[in-house]
Amino acid sequence: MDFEPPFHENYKTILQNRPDKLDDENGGRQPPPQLMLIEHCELPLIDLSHLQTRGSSVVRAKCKENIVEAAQKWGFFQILNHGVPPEILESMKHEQTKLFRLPFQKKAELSFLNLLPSPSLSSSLPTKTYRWGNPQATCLKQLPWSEAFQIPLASISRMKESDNFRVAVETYGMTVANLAALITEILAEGLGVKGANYFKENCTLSTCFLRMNRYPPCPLASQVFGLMPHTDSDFLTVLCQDKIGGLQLMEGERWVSVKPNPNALLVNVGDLFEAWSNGVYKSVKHRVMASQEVERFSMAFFYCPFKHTLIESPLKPALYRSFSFEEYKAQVHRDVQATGDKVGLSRFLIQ
Ligand SMILES: O=C(O)CCC(=O)C(=O)O
Ligand SMILES: [Fe+2]
Repeated sequence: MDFEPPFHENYKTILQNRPDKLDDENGGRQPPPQLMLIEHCELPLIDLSHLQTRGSSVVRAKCKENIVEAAQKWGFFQILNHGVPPEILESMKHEQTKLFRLPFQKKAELSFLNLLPSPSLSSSLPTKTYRWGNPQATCLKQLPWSEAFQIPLASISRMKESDNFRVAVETYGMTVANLAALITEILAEGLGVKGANYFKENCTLSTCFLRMNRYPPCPLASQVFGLMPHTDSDFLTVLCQDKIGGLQLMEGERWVSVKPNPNALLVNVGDLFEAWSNGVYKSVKHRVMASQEVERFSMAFFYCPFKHTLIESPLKPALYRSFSFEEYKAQVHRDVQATGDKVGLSRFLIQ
């Protein structure tokens, strides 16, 4: 299994310390008691075929209303009949598995995939394509049991690996970018602002990212996260997950787990949209639990703007001061370096 990242060797000290010793009162990875309640939730399931123009306008309006309501109440929803053809999804899943099955040494090579982002489009911060674990982790709760490829779609044409991979990513990216454009347009309309063009003008395929995640089986699954609690730093995320499950989101004071639906894609509001909507749409914290027995795959498409795009809500009085996407990412980066955690939008609140 030379494809597995060397978690055991690299994080020997952390893993050898008995997990129960690492956990303090509330501690280690255990959240405070009031946050421990885990329940299954049925996220809103929205059938996008109801948006089709040949349908009745009442049905269309209701469907849009459901999207708007879900983004306000949950920040997360599932979509059916989303228009991404099954063969495109299948070929992406196939390419994703092939990619993660490459020898670890190959995946970790700096030049692998030749995916350095274009400086005019992406943030000037260094973004490594392949990530696994957390080199700064000092305890189990800081160690995500996962590996990921973060692929800036701006650089796929420069990708020197297999044509099949490039074509799959390009086709999937284009289809999902259109889907994200449609949903953001509906959400902008739901705010009653003439902002529909804002997203089309500021987000193109080449400003978006695709993150392919793999969560290997983890012997200490009950002590370790697959992915730490976080919010996404984009406008909107479209997630394709397999049938294993493990994603949880925060609803009020509790974590609820999302039951995978094999026919649905998952959509969630990111920080930029929460700011742009003046807090109407919610960028909700989520995390992934590790599994002891099975590996899990997911693919997150991040709908992002150009680095100089200004995020300023058309709704007034503004809750957040305006900022550029680049500024936001730089702040997140600084906070993560300094504290190990992202502070996020609250940094930009107008007092
Ligand atoms: O794997 C998942 O279900 C979620 C992934 C995620 O939240 C992310 O990549 O930002
Ligand atoms: Fe996420």
